[in-house]
Amino acid sequence: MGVGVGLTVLRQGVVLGSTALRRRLLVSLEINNKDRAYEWFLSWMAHQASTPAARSSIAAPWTRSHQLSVETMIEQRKNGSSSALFKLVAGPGTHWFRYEGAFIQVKRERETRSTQLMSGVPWETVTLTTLSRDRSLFPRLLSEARDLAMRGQEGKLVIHTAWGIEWKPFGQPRRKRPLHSVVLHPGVADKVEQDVTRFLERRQWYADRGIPYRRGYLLHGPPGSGKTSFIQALAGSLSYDICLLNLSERGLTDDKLNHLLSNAPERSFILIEDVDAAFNKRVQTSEDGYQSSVTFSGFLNALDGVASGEERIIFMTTNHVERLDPALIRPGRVDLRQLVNDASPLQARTLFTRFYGEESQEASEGLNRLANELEDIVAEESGKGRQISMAALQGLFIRNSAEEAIVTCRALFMPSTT
Ligand SMILES: Nc1ncnc2c1ncn2[C@@H]1O[C@H](COP(=O)(O)OP(=O)(O)OP(=O)(O)O)[C@@H](O)[C@H]1O
Repeated sequence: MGVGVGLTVLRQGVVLGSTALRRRLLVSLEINNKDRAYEWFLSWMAHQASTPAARSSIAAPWTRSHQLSVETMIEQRKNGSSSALFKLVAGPGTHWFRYEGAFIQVKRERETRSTQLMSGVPWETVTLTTLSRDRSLFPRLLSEARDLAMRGQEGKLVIHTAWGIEWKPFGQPRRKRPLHSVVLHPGVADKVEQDVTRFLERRQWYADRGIPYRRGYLLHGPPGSGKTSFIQALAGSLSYDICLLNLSERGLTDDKLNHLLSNAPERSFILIEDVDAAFNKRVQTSEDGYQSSVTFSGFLNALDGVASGEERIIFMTTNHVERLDPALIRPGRVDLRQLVNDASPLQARTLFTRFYGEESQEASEGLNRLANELEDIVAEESGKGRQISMAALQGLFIRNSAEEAIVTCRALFMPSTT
């Protein structure tokens, strides 16, 4: 009996001792999948293992682990085609790696009983554990992970969508579209761009006068005239992200909307498309008749953003400006209103020459003649009250040779709506 008691005391002593030792000697860092660092860290781990240059600073025995997860990414190539890439990341379980000479244990755990309310994604944590004396490695490691993630986004446009009350990147960052590739009526692009840049330069001016630092833009015009493309290209050229807001989304309430608009990621445009469709006679109805719980007055309040002192740039688009409630487009909510119309003769010509280019002097003369012809057709049809959208012209140019495009384009003109 004495031996039994002695062994029990010894065992307890060992457990307590090892816990105390762990506390004194080890340090842990927990990263939750609610935090942006979560994705950064897992991607960083995967990158270290797959890149020979990076492997010198890290030994990654975790790649021999039996618990791996796969993340599939769609990569867009320069020629516009895309392919699926598979990235192997550390799966749920315990893994080890060495970073700058120190051993680090990574424990990835997934909560199986509860999921995130809005997205249905399970809660997850990764816990990094290392010796106390190496605690300074954590900030370094996280900064490296963040810098790697940021490098991956350089030159790219990130689109965020709302997940419950949070914004999350939607898909992979896209290649930025050059601003000049969206061909608008002369002066239109410059006018909007200059307004945005002037606004961005006047933060202090707004602060000094106690005016909320926000600006609203409304681009209106027929479908396929380049409103969305222009906003995305402008965001890209200013290195801003886009936060795409769908007012008809189920479950969106006034409170959530207010929270979303007040907590958009830094350096981002909030884009609300087809704003006329969302509020029809001040009641919001989706196509299947579902009525969202965002009220018109809730939307106006959220736009005003009384609670927020942060920079806020909101772009709205519509095909039917005449259907919008005057309260929505009053100055302060919409500060700049711009018509983006169907193709003018000059726009059609510019898009045409962008598509077919000029290979030789001889070809360029032929092209010039065809471009003149296209300009004449657009002017002539417009005299008869018929227009062609830039999107229709783009489709025509993609499918046909320059000559065929000129011969067949007349069939695509539609009665003007503006
Ligand atoms: N002005 C333009 N210059 C170059 N391409 C254009 C232009 N307008 C439209 N396009 C092309 O047409 C397609 C549709 O354009 P986009 O979605 O920007 O139009 P939109 O005005 O936002 O349409 P909607 O009102 O239906 O949302 C895109 O692929 C874009 O490249």
